[in-house]
Amino acid sequence: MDVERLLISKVIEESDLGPAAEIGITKEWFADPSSAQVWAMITEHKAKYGNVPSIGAVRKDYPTYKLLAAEEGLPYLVDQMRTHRHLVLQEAAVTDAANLIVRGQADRVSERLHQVLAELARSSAVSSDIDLSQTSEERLAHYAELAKLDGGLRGIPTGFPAIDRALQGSEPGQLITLVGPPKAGKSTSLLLMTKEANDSGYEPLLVGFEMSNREQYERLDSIRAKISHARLRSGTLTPKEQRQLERAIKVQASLPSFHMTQDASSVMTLTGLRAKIEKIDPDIVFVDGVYMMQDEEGEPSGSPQALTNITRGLKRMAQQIQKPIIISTQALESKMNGKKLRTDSVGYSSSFFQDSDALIGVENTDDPAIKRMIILGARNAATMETFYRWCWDPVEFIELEGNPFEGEGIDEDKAATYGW
Ligand SMILES: Nc1ncnc2c1ncn2[C@@H]1O[C@H](COP(=O)(O)OP(=O)(O)OP(=O)(O)O)[C@@H](O)[C@H]1O
Repeated sequence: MDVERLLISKVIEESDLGPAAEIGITKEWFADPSSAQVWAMITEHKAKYGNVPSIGAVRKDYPTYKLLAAEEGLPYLVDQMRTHRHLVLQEAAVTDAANLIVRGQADRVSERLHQVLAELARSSAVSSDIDLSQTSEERLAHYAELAKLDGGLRGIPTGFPAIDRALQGSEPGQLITLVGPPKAGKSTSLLLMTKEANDSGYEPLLVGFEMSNREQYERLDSIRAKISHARLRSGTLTPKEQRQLERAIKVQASLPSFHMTQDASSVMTLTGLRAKIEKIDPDIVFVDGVYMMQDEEGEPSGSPQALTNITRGLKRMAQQIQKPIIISTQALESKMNGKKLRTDSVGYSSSFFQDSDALIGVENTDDPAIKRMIILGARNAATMETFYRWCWDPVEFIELEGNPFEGEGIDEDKAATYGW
């Protein structure tokens, strides 16, 4: 059965592209080059004129392309096309894997196989249409579940109280972006959020492109132990701090898994990252320094187009894996208004703003110990600002009440110790 030709014939006969468009059939799905060309013509025609071209219009452009009489209905043919696509993808991946082994590159086989699994998951995605007139019970049950939260968060907490109140934690399918100029505290904020997820009973995966695993866990251990980060690094802890450190490490061991990876070369691309996530299966994913990732479509690393592809891909990935993804990236100081962040300060690409469910800025202030955090934009929350005092010796992060640079400054009694 020539599924490709049958599908094209049926789409033209019924003048209906809907079911095929819903599962995202593109010209790349067609093995036969002439069918691929006709498919491209049909989709372009639909985009331009709003309807599927007639047989006459197709014959005019492709006089030798043979259309068939398809007895089966469109949904059946679309399903067959999907199965056909899966077989093509699997065959290509197995052939590539065999070639890699022959060429002595067996270490790349699992990467290639994971790539095809990701592609299969993408083309298996079912759309989630609902008819509100038919889902009253379901929706009431959903709201009853929300009422049980009793003021608690809907999603996984970030640990930053004001941010959590505004965003209600991070939920499956969300992409949350932390942005800031160099050395503003993006990596630390992301680490604090990872720790908070872990402390709340979740298994996080922290992927870092900038810091080594050792740098990350030294920070984490000093935070958890509330000891001097500098003395921990130089091996000069006091006996009391040493005891605190040992206790903190014991606490960490009693928590759910905390996965950390700096295995940069294998997760530099979206496919590599997805493979890592599928292997570890964490509850929430954190990616530090997304602007250093490589685009799989060949755009130069760090270019606006590469970053657009990467943020689009990350948002789609969050939705497909149904887990929250929280990322950090760099803001362009040249695009900052004085010291203040704006939504277009996000380094190199506006797609961070467009694709993120929430864009959170981290910036330095005139006081080196005080950081400003701002919700620059969020799908379900208003913009707001909040201030934190960061202390590294001993490590402590405190959310401040109000704006310490206005009025009478910081009210120490009102400053709440953040998170730990
Ligand atoms: N042990 C420490 N003592 C004092 N300050 C520290 C210590 N460790 C980190 N810092 C400060 O924290 C800030 C860096 O934090 P962080 O790495 O989170 O920032 P970043 O925005 O991720 O940086 P980058 O631009 O490198 O990505 C710097 O201002 C640094 O001086």
